[in-house]
Amino acid sequence: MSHAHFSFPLTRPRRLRYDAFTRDLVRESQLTVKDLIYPVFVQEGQGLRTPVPSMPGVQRLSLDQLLRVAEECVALGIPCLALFPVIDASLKTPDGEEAANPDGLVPRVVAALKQRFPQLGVMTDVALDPYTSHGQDGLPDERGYIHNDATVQQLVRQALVQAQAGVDIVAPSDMMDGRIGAIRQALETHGHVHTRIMAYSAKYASAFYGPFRDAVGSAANLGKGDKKTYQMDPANTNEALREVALDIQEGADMVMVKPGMPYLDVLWRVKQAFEVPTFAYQVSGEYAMLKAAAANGWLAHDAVMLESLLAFKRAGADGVLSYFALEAARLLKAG
Ligand SMILES: NCc1[nH]cc(CCC(=O)O)c1CC(=O)O
Ligand SMILES: [Mg+2]
Repeated sequence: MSHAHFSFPLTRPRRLRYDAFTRDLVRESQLTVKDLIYPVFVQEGQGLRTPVPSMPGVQRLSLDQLLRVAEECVALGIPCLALFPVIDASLKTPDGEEAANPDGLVPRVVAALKQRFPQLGVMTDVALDPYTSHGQDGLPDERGYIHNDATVQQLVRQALVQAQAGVDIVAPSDMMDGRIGAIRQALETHGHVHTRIMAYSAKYASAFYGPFRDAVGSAANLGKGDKKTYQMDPANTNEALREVALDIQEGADMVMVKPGMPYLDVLWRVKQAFEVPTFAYQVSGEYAMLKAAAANGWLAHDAVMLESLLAFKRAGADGVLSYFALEAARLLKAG
């Protein structure tokens, strides 16, 4: 019997996986240091690096320590930091007034970072939850319902204070309606025409934020409360497109989907539909679960870290906020 009678495959996709150089040549997505935004927790004090137990490797840093981390970020080529404050319990109030204090922790840290490392991007969270005694991202009425428009007014004041301190990007993470438009208008009116807005446009009411709430100390204040009347229902994606459309229309420069890995379908649809700069947030719970599995020897740490970050690029992200940013950048640099 001659070989000609067998029908071998004419197309062999495995040829392009035959050796490393061919795989390099045909690779469709690439993760680089320039895709990474590093979220950091900052606290008052000096010489402090307080570990966050549910986020191994993550610490609440005082400014002097943060400056050292920032220096390494610059050296590695990480383009941007995202600041999250740990606010002293004595400063927390029902209306989160400390959020608009021009001499507060965040404006001081922003000013110090921009003075020392002007080339390093700094992004701030526009949200009241680290500042409120109830741990919600807004102002509750008598029934505990978060008042939209009154909250937006507070967020506008907070964003202006951050812009005044010299922040590059303000990132409203509250999910109030109309806040992007209100913040954009206020920034323009006050001459902050270069301040970029990265909108947490499709932010879900997710259980993956647990470790973050431990880190900023809002978990205890929030108690049994949830954020389902403003953050999105995890069941919805058409709604995510409507949210993103509104934020773009209101003046967002960049949009975000959050959490990350469980919402890659949303990320993909948003990027396909709008083709604007789109970011994903690999949140604290995603970080915690990979760290925990790696600590148990159940997953290979570096491999799953890079694979999870690459997945965001494949799904259309222009960049990723990730607590792995520093470790990933070190690996990518080592090459
Ligand atoms: N508005 C606050 C905020 N900004 C970022 C996160 C979560 C980030 C993470 O889990 O890593 C949260 C928590 C929340 O909405 O309750
Ligand atoms: Mg919205």
